[in-house]
Amino acid sequence: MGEVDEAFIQAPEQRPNLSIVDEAQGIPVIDLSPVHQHFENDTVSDPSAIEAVVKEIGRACKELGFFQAINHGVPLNLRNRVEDVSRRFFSQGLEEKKKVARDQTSLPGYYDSEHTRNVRDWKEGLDFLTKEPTSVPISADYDDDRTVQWTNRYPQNPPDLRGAVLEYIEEVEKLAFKLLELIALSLGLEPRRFHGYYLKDQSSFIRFNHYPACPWPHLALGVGPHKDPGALTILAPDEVEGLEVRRKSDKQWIRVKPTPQAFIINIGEVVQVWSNDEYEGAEHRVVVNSQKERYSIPFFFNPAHYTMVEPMKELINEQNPPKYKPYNFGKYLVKKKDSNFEKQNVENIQISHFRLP
Ligand SMILES: O=C(O)CCC(=O)C(=O)O
Ligand SMILES: [Fe+2]
Repeated sequence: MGEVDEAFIQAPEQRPNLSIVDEAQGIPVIDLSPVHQHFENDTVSDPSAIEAVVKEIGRACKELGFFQAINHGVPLNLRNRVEDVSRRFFSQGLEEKKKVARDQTSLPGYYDSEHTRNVRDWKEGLDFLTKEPTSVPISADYDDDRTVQWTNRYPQNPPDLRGAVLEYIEEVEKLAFKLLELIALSLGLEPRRFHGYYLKDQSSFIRFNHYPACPWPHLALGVGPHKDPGALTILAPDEVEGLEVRRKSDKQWIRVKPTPQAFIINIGEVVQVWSNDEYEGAEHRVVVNSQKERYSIPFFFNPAHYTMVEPMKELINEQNPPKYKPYNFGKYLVKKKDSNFEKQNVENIQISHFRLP
């Protein structure tokens, strides 16, 4: 086993307490079947018919920023297929996986050294853009308005990976657009209020995560505490526990117990800003396990890179002035990506940096 590599060691206050696991409250499970029944021409046909679901979503977004979705419409056999290709990809030797290694300038591809808030994560990953190519700013510098196109790196092995990923993206994206409507409705907005930030371009991506069993689960984390930068995340976890959410009311870390076949949905920083803090992107992390490896597949639903993210006009007034200044989503994403690659001596970019005094 050897000595633990210090790049993985979390500061004492960030280390997980593995002896106290709080699953008590759990994460709400929301049944989306009424939504599919009242959906026509790519929109909710009768918002009043799904009022109860919208309320449940609103409550979950407000209280925790997390919920689980059942009857979500994504075929189970498709999910099983992507989970299977992900496992087969990671089971290969490092040399094979590194054939699709990502480079420092772009996001897609394989990597085994990501950092969250300057500590190395105990995991390896493989990322795919959902739109190809995806335009993004060449640099996080606001004075540089050049863009660059990122393209995917599909591995040759397993040979059925690409087909499964493409089909999965198509189905999960349909769910993502529905969730975007439900979130808009829950805030009292027009159902398609956020669609314009996605319809022409997006910077969404899906990620295969593999957390190998870790001999030092009390010192390291699979992913350190963070909020997801996009609007929302649709996560397919496997049956091994590990994801923890920090509950707002008492700041305790709550272990998510995955419901079979459900997706775990969380809102990200973009919805936090759009809602002017009515909803807050929940902080979460992944705890590792000395016995079992774990796999997960998040889909990050991110707006077009040129989106200026700011509180919705309908939600602000004199009593509730904007809490954030507008920021460019692509610049934010690029800055986050740069800091995730290597340890830096400054605090990583956070949404709080755009908060108005
Ligand atoms: O693996 C998980 O459960 C969550 C991973 C995660 O939070 C992320 O990749 O952003
Ligand atoms: Fe995350």
